Amino acid sequence: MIVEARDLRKEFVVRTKAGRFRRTRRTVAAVDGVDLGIEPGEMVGYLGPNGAGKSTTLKMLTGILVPSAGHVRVCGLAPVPERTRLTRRIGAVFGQRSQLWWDLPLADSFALLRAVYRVGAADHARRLSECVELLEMEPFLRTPVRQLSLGQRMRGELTAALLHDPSLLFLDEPTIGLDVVSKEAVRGFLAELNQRYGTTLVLTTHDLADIERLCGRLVVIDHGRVVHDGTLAALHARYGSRRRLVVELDSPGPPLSVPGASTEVVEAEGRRQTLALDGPLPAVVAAVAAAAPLRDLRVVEPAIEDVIRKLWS
Ligand SMILES: Nc1ncnc2c1ncn2[C@@H]1O[C@H](COP(=O)(O)OP(=O)(O)OP(=O)(O)O)[C@@H](O)[C@H]1O
Repeated sequence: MIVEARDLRKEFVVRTKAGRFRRTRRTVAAVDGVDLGIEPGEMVGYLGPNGAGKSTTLKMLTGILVPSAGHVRVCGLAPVPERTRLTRRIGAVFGQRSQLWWDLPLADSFALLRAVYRVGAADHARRLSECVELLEMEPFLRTPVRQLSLGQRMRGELTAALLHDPSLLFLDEPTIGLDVVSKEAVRGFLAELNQRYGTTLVLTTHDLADIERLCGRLVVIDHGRVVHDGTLAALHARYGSRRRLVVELDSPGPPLSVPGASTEVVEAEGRRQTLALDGPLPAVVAAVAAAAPLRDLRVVEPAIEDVIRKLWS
C-alpha cells in the first residue's frame, strides 16, 4: 500500500473568549479515527462537506501536521519524522502553499526546484518539456508568477509538484476557481499522468466533474469519520439513485408498465416517457419495444449532484 492510515486522529484545542477575562477551552476532533488504504495507481477522491476534516487528513499524510493518535505510513515512511525523505517521493498541490517564486518567471522557479530536489538535468528537461506540452505552458513560461492568471498558475503548480517524479500526488481542490478551459486542461493532464505513469492521485474537490472524471474511488468523510469508501456507482446504489430510460414512442399511449422499471414522467400524451431502471437495461428496452413502437431512446445516468446532496443532508 502506498498510503496506509489506521485509526488516524487529530484534535485541536480551540480557545474562545467567554466574557471579559474568562476563556473556555474546547477540543475539536477534526479527524476522528480514519482508516484508509490506497494502492499504487489508484485515483481517490477524498470528499466531504466543509469542515469534515479533509485538509487536516492530507496535512497529516504529507507530514505537515503531527497526528494526535493512530498509525500512518505514506510510501512506507512515517510522514512527520521522515518528512525530508517523504518530500522526495510525493508531490503536493495545496492552493494556499505555493511552490513557486512570485517575482520570478515560471521557468526560473522550475530551474530552482531542480536544485532543491537535486534532479538530474536530463530527467528534469524531459519531464519539464512533457508538462509544458501537455499543459500548454509555452506562452507564459517567461512571465513572472505574480502576473499569471489562476489557471496558468495552477498549471505551474502542477508542474512544480511533478518535476522530481513523485509516485504519489496529493491535490487539495486542484480546479477550484479556474475557468472552464483550465479546469479541463488540469483534469485531462491528471488523467493522463495516472494512465501513462501509474501516478497515484489523492484529491479533495467539491467539483462534481472532477469526481466523475478523476475519482475511480471515493472516500467520503463527515465529522472526521469515513462514511463511504467505494466507487461512484456503489455510492449511487447505496443512496438509491437510479439510471433513467427516456423513450420516444411513435404514437400517444398510456403510461408504460414493464418489469424492471417504473414509469416516472409521461409527456406529449405518452409519446415521451421516462422510466427509472431497477432491472437490467436490455431486458427493459426489449419489454418497452414489445409494448409500443419505439422511435428513439436514451439512457440518463444518475446525477452525482443528487447523491452528494443526499450524503450531506
Ligand atoms: N488549526 C486549527 N485549529 C483549530 N481548529 C481547526 C484547525 N484546523 C482545522 N480545524 C477544524 O477542524 C475541522 C476540520 O477542518 P478541515 O480544514 O480539515 O476540514 P475540510 O474538510 O478540509 O474543510 P473544507 O472543505 O472547508 O476545506 C473544522 O472544524 C475546522 O474548523
